[in-house]
Amino acid sequence: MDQYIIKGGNPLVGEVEIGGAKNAALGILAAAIMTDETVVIDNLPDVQDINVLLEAIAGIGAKVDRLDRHKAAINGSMIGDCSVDYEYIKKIRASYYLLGALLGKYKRAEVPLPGGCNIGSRPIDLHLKGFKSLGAEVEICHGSIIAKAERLRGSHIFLDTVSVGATINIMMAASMAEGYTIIENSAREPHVVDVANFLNSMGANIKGAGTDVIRIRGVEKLHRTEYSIIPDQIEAGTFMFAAAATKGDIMVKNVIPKHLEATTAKLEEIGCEVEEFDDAVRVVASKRLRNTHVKTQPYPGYPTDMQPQIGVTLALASGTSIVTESIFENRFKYIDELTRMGANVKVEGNSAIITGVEKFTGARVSAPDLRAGAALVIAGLAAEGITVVDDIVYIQRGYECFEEKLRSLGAEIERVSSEKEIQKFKLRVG
Ligand SMILES: CC(=O)N[C@H]1[C@@H](OP(=O)(O)OP(=O)(O)OC[C@H]2O[C@@H](n3ccc(=O)[nH]c3=O)[C@H](O)[C@@H]2O)O[C@H](CO)[C@@H](O)[C@@H]1O
Ligand SMILES: C=C(OP(=O)(O)O)C(=O)O
Repeated sequence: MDQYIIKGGNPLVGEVEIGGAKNAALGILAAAIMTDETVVIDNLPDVQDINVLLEAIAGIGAKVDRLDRHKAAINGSMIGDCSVDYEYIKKIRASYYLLGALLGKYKRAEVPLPGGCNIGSRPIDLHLKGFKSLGAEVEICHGSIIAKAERLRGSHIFLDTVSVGATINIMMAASMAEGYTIIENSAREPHVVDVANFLNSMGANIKGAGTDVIRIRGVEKLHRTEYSIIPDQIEAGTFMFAAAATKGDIMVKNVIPKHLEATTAKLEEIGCEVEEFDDAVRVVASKRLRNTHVKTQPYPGYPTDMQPQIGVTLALASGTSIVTESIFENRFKYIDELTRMGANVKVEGNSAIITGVEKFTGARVSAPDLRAGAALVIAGLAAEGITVVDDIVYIQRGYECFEEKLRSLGAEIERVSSEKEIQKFKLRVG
């Protein structure tokens, strides 16, 4: 398995281009099969999760043409089989979007229970509750969810917990149900809005996406469209914290600053300067970072997918900070690794109590999941000496050209796959 080897200590300085949002793209690709006409999707990130979902879509008979690295044409007219192979599904979480898409279009879907990052127990009861409320029969059989309906009928659905996945999945199925659906307590994340906008561009009738009540008038058919995915707010936020932790100065380009407000607010609280432009933000780090407290929340609150990145940065700030994780119970696995780099952190329940240290020292650490992995890379970039991050396969799920982008900002980082290459890097950097 590949590793990153990093010689830390360089402030990251320069410009970086952000790609399309993985978590929007996953919903949009699944929704693309809901018409028999050809859909063209642009600004797709070239990351593992997207490539796996494209394979899964091709696996059920859809025609997938990669027009270029970030653009694909999908035609769902030849789908013959509504059952998705476990081989693809075990690798990604968002495979569950094929349930809503297939159920909406064909009134039948069979999808194995999803994989994805092990960041908590991750039930999908709310997705299934929504499908049932639309009139589907849902059962779990031999590890797969089987949902079927003679007809889907619009319904009034209340989500007990704010869930991105359940909101998107129900929205897709309800788009092709008969009549009117209301989803209450829906998630408001930018990627929910992007999937709704995409469906509307295919002829769906969805109103209220971005608020906590989404209203959907079902339509019989969806049609062709061309659509470009929004920028990835989590990739952008990761580079913003990389600037802060390495005491750098990064212009993060191709972003929607509004989507980054929670991240920007926290960076300003800890003493960084954040300058907003139309489609860019510049983060100039403070030489002395201050402590703060943060609690993860659904959008527009501080995102759970940005929790490890702020955790690592606060471990280098003065004073004591408290980071509370309120969405997933298992998102502090990076703390043990960070402690090995010299951080002073104690986890109590769903909070990490972080006492800032002057510096980290490089160590061999392992990425426990996607965002924690990216955060450990940031820690390595800020540390004195050499850090090796193992299990970077998680990072590749969601960051395109991560090491290339970091190198263009002055980082000394390489992707290696053997102890020999690690030794070579160490000899080279001295
Ligand atoms: C592919 C994708 O977009 N993944 C994102 C999505 O995951 P995902 O859609 O899986 O996360 P949810 O928003 O559904 O989860 C939010 C909370 O609701 C709970 N829950 C969820 C569904 C359900 O049926 N029952 C239930 O209890 C979860 O355990 C969690 O505590 O949103 C998360 C929260 O922003 C992000 O961390 C993930 O990166
Ligand atoms: C946790 C994430 O993804 P997933 O829900 O696909 O595991 C993420 O993008 O940070």
